[in-house]
Amino acid sequence: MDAVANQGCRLSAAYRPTQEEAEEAVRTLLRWAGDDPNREGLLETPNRVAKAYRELFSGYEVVPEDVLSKTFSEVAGYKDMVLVRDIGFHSHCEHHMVPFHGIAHIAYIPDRCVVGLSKLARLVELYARRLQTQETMTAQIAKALDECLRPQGVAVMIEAEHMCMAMRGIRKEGAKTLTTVFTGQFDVSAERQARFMMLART
Ligand SMILES: Nc1nc2c(ncn2[C@@H]2O[C@H](COP(=O)(O)OP(=O)(O)OP(=O)(O)O)[C@@H](O)[C@H]2O)c(=O)[nH]1
Ligand SMILES: [Zn+2]
Repeated sequence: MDAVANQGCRLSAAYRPTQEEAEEAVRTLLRWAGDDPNREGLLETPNRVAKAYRELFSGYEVVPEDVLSKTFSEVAGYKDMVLVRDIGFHSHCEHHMVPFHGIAHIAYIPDRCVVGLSKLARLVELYARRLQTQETMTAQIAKALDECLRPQGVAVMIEAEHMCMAMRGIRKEGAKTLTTVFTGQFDVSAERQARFMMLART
């Protein structure tokens, strides 16, 4: 597995701050926002935020091999694309640490083996629960599938709305970003790409 698919994962324990340090950082941000971390309603907030961060960014604890190592080869000769579409996700942009959310569509053309369908959704979760750009996340999902399953091709499309464009900055509610990555047979065939797009979006 190369650097792209595993970027930023499993940082050493020594690199992580302690719970107390994380809570102190939240208290600093509360003061930066203009509030008083010592008022009653905010006393437990640093602890809650630190806990929430461990959950929201739990993707750093997992690598794609953890998700994709179990495969099946008995598929009665099935060899068309397998497509799981509308996989909802929430992530955070690495520029502002503000959420972006949307749906991912993932297809692959099996070669020797297939993978459990839920594992494709788990792969989306793995990468969504890290600081991301949409382009990186799209590329990482495709690369992980290519490297773990060695299929004949992979297609990934993500449609997402970025809160850093809606809640702040340019403040454009509803703008959607579409990203696609095609590899193998999807990459060389406009017809396969069109079929993927048609199946993913109908
Ligand atoms: N390409 C890409 N850009 C993103 C993504 N998420 C957020 N951004 C953009 O990252 C850019 C960061 O731009 P900067 O000029 O460094 O930061 P900024 O001053 O906060 O930018 P504005 O949002 O325009 O106010 C912004 O244009 C965001 O819209 C993403 O997933 N992919
Ligand atoms: Zn952003």
